[in-house]
Amino acid sequence: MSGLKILQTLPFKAIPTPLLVISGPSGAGKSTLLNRLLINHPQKFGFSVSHTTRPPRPGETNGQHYRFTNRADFESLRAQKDFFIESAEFAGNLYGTSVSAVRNVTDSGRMCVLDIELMGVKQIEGNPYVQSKRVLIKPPDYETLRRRLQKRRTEAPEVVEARLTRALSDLEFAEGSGIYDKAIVNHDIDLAYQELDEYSMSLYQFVNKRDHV
Ligand SMILES: Nc1ncnc2c1ncn2[C@@H]1O[C@H](COP(=O)(O)OP(=O)(O)OP(=O)(O)O)[C@@H](O)[C@H]1O
Repeated sequence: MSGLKILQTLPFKAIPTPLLVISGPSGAGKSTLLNRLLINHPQKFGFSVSHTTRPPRPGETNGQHYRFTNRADFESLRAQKDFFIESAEFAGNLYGTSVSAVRNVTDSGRMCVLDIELMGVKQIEGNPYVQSKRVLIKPPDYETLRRRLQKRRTEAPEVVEARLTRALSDLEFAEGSGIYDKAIVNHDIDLAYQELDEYSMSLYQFVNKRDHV
């Protein structure tokens, strides 16, 4: 486990520990895999709660899954310098990771995990004050992705179609971008989880060993 940026001088907004960034097209299985990681290792990993202007899905709680906000409030937060470490628009909604959401996790000694879309990953990768490892979750194929999104029933059929179109272009871009450290194909959920668990634990152990030398 190497290739992390060396942060030599840490300004106020720097995040001192590496972030584990999970990304991939809608329906690839990011939330399913991440939930398992967080349930299996609650003392080691914590979830960064993003801000979003998207309306809550059934079962989503403000402050736990997202900080739900409106566009005007989001824009005024984004205008504050250093409030977000990344922010992007996806499918007509704004999403952002705040410095304080990350610090809430890292201050408790855990590694912070982000579930963000492609443009956000690019911003994090290019941010000189943030170290990260970036994992791409891929669906096995387009038809499987379509079936999973339809079966989830969290979006209207036209939204599913828009997400599928976007998924294809995102995947094509992601694969040629060179911004990911690891790709996991989510064919069988148990096997995909095993890969994510092994990768995350080796990052966690690498960082903790390094910090205690
Ligand atoms: N390996 C798998 N086999 C079968 N179904 C799966 C698998 N992985 C995930 N699913 C199902 O596919 C659907 C999409 O998964 P999930 O909600 O985790 O995707 P996501 O990447 O977080 O999507 P979004 O970005 O839209 O939130 C869910 O209903 C989930 O239960």
